Amino acid sequence: MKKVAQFEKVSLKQFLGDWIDTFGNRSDHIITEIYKNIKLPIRKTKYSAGHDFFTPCDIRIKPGDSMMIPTGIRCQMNINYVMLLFPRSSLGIKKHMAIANTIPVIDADYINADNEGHIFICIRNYGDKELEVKTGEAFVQAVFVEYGSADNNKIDAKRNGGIGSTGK
Ligand SMILES: O=c1ccn([C@H]2C[C@H](O)[C@@H](COP(=O)(O)OP(=O)(O)OP(=O)(O)O)O2)c(=O)[nH]1
Repeated sequence: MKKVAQFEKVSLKQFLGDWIDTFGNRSDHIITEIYKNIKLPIRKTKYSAGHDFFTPCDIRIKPGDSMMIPTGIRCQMNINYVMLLFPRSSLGIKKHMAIANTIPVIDADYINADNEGHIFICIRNYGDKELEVKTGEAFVQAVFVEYGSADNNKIDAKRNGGIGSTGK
């Protein structure tokens, strides 16, 4: 199978900053342990399309609420490829887990953003019971898709910020 991308961890410094921004102040020691235990996304079988992302922390979300997860992961992608994120089917079907922004689009040039291309995933509980996913459990899957353009490639702006930055 053609290799089109490479996952890696963001730096510990980036992870510490993003974790504190998301969840508030915690001890550096605890966040460093979370960082050390982060596993890179992998496919389960020879022909699986989805690379499973594992949650770095316990997820507990009340019905109707959402939780932003800093994954600690970034991805180098070949140009002309995009990463799309989907919920792990079993969690969607059995536990009513959804991704808040439906199908996140992770651009190949996001790696150049000033947050090191740190991938965040916002999980939403659309069921009527508390949603629980344990640390280290596969929760989302990434699929790489080749894409083209409809604009004669005349755009040469470069991405340098995180989510929502190009509209600023
Ligand atoms: O759930 C998401 C969605 C996006 N991103 C990152 C990767 C993506 O390349 C970048 C921008 O995402 P998108 O273009 O979908 O967001 P936007 O709101 O249109 O922001 P922008 O103005 O930065 O394009 O943010 C995430 O980490 N998680």
